[in-house]
This record gives sequence, C-alpha cells and structure tokens, in this order.
Amino acid sequence: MTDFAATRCLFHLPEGMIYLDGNSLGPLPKSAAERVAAMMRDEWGEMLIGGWNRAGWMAQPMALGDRIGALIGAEPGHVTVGDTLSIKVYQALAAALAMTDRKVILSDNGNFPSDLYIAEGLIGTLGRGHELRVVEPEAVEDTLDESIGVLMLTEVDYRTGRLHDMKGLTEKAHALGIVTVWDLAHSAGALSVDVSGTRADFAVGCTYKYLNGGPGAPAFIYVAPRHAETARPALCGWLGHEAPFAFDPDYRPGAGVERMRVGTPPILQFAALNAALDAWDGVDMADLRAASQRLSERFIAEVEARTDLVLASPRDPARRGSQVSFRHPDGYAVMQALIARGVIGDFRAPDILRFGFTPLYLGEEEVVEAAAILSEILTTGTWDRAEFHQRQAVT
Ligand SMILES: Cc1ncc(COP(=O)(O)O)c(C=O)c1O
Ligand SMILES: Nc1c(O)cccc1C(=O)C[C@H](N)C(=O)O
Repeated sequence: MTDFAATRCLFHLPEGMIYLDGNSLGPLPKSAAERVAAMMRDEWGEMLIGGWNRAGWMAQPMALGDRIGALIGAEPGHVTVGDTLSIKVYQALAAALAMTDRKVILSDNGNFPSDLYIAEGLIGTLGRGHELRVVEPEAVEDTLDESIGVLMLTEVDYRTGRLHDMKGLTEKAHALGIVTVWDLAHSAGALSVDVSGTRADFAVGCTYKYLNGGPGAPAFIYVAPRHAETARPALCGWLGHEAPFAFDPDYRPGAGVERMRVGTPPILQFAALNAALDAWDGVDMADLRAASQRLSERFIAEVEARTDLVLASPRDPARRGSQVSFRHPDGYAVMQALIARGVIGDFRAPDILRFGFTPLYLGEEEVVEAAAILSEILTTGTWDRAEFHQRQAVT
C-alpha cells in the first residue's frame, strides 16, 4: 500500500494554501533546492566542463528517461528527456508522418493548442499537401479510416479531463495502418499508463505537472522499440548524432531514441527533476489512481451538494484523468476569488474552472474545504468584485 502521508512530507506546500493546480505546475519537492545547490556547488562549481564526464551529465537524458519510462510502462532505454514538450510533439509527429504516404493527421479539439499549432506549422514546412483534421473528442473513433496517416491525441483533455481509450484507439488505428502519437502531459504521474502494452508508436509528455519537475522542466519522448532504429528525428541536432564528438559534417542518427535528443541538455533542471522523481519510489500506480478517483469523486459530490455548478468532466471516474472541471459563465472571476481565498485551481476559456487531484500531496479534508470555500464564494457573490475580473497575463 502506498504511504501518501509520507509522500506528502516530501513537498513544500505553502501554509494556508489548498493546491489544486498540480495538473499545471507541481509543487516544490523539499529536496530539490539542496539537490540543485549541490549540483551547482560540487559539479558546475568544482568540475566545470569536466562535469559532462565526471558527473555524468551527458548520460542524464537517458537515465532520467528510464525513471520516467518506469512510470509510463516504457521498455528501458526507449525514453529520452530534454527540450520542451512542443518540440517533442514536433519531432514525434514529423517522425510519424515520415512513416506513411498518407497525408491526413487526425486530432481532436480537446487537444492542447500547442500540439495543433505544431501540426499546422509542420504541415506548412513540409509543403506536401498534408491536412490536419480536427474533430470532437467523441468523434475520433468513428473518423478513423484508411485516409488517415497519423492519429495525434492528448490522452487526457486539458479542459474537461476526458480520457481517451488509448489502447482501443491505438488498436483500431493500427488495424487501419495509422501511426499513433500520444501526448501524455496530463497522464504521466496522474494515472497508470502503459505505452508498451497499448503499443503506442510515439509518446511525449512534460515533467512540470504531475511529475513535479518545476517550471520549465524538460519534456520526454518515447519511441516504440520497433521504430527506434528507423524513426527520422526531423530536428537533427548534434546530440542526436551517432557520434557527436566526431564533429562529422554529415548527420547520422544516434542509436534508438537517443536520436531524438537535439542540443545541450538542461542540467540544472535535471537536478530538480531527479529530486522530484524520488517521490515516486514506492508509489503503486494502482493506489495512486484509486486515491485520485476518491479525491475527485469527493470533490464532485461536495461541490454538487453545495452549488449549482455544472460538471464539465465525464461523470464516470474511469473516463476522467486526474482533474475535475466545472462550468461557470464568469469562471475567470470565480477562480480569481477562489485563489484570493487560498484555493488554487485555474481557469480555461471560455468558462472552465479546473481542479487537479494529486494524491502524492493532497488529502480529502482539503478537498472538502476547497468545495466549502467555492460554495461560499458563489453564494455570497464575492466573486463579482471588480478586482476579480481583471485579467492576469497567465491564467
Ligand atoms: C497536452 C499539452 N501539450 C503541450 C503542451 C505544451 O508544453 P510546453 O509548453 O512544455 O511546450 C502542454 C502544456 O503547456 C500540454 O498540456
Ligand atoms: N506550461 C505552462 C506555462 O509555462 C505557464 C502556464 C501554464 C502552463 C501549462 O502547462 C498549461 C497547461 N498545459 C494546461 O493544461 O493548461
């Protein structure tokens, strides 16, 4: 049984704050500050350039890849870490498109905009008449046919938390000759993922949400072993080269997923991410999923008992990721009022109040208290003060 009281102690949680936004940015692991400081003092400070060899910096993208791989069901040696998620989406999609002659990319309108923008940009760069087809999430399965080359989806809808059937869709896609790219930004560390068992072709994700790697923490990419030696990386940086220090003017892709590396890895961020990943030692993903569903169900029950907010997430917990969303026409102001009371969720246009549930550091009492505060804000109408309508740059 996972000891969630113990994992909670690993995080710094500001006094008086109920944090329901770990689906956007996870909290600070207490060990991260010392780990980053030690890296700066003992490695960067003392070793300087020698740190690449002596401290093993160059091997870290793959070592961290294996730590993350263990959380998403990847075969060892098939995940690498670096760059931002948008870049990893670009690489995965470009590699997938290179595996098919078909010209259509299928996605849904619950996908994160960056993924759709990346697809549009890539289509423009390729200039070969590709098309991005975007349908409702519920229509994806029936839209799959032999005209489609790549199915590119985010498993958990960032607004509603709706969960795609990754195994079923991948199976159907493969039966039709379609290559799959899965974005696990809202899945990794949120629920059980099995990239190997579902036979995903490519998967990508970020590490600053449920994996708690910190703002700007690097992304990861998985390439299925069966494609690893033939996938075309598209962004052919020197660190994805077979022999970077041969400084050969001709590009030769590196072994397996290492070819998806691009440039210099972010070693300072890696130190924080390594500290954050320690929290997962001893965590059973089935326990995590059960706890996440308990917290989410309790929150829905409490909110619905106290308010008339409309649930925007699927009601069936098995069809949700680890977040719950409600609709309110003035959702932005309601969320600002909630944040002012120390309950941190976020708002997603046009009307979504979004709350993330993260058993590693969140308990049931806080969930009940958050619902009570939300209800108070709505019944007293405090959310309708001018200050809560003023838009911030980042929501
Ligand atoms: C599903 C999804 N894809 C892509 C991104 C973009 O990631 P990044 O800003 O790290 O490139 C995000 C979050 O910002 C996301 O939630
Ligand atoms: N990456 C973010 C950032 O740099 C600033 C603010 C928010 C984010 C996010 O991750 C947003 C997130 N992908 C979402 O689901 O809305």
